[in-house]
Amino acid sequence: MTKEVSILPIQSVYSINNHMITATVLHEEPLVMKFDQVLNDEECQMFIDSAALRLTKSKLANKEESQIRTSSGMFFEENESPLIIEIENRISNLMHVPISHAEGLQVLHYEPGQEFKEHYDFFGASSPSSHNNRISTLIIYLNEVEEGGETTLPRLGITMKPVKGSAIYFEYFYNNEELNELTLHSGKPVIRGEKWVATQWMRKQRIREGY
Ligand SMILES: O=C(O)CCC(=O)C(=O)O
Ligand SMILES: [Fe+2]
Repeated sequence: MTKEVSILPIQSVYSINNHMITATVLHEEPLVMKFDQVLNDEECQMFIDSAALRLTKSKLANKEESQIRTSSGMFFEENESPLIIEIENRISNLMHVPISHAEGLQVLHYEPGQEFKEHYDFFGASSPSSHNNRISTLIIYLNEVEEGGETTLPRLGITMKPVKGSAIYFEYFYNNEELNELTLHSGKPVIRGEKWVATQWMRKQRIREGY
């Protein structure tokens, strides 16, 4: 099989505006990477604090829980604050996709027993969103989970334990659909403690105006 081109050039360190992010390749095709120190402690806390207020509301408004995802979540507005802008820029540089292709950052909160069952992040061919489909994902861990809450890619044998400020990255914009389907993944149930993540999904084409 011929080698396909990945979106991300593989490096062991990415330097973004003097912010150094170290990287480990977990799998090459499809490309799966672990990044360390994507966010510092203060940035993680900012995400948790500002998301927490809004999660409470969305929980009340949406009592019906999804079968696949039992955590609660919220999206930040694009360009919502100077700190969100700085972090969105860092993420866009790291993922090598222009910020105009970035969805709003999503924060998820899991309590014990809550999980995100196996799924793909890209949309199926019958979904209206598939004409401008997602191409890559960055999941940033915002806290340490006492037990459980690992992200797994079962078809690649990858299990990632949440470490505050670190992230898992994978991409699924390959011509060979079989490679894309290897990115099936899940967030395992939290057993003890709680779990906070921020997820960035990138699209193939622009979805933001004004850039
Ligand atoms: O929480 C996790 O580990 C997985 C999150 C996830 O799959 C997503 O946000 O798309
Ligand atoms: Fe996902």
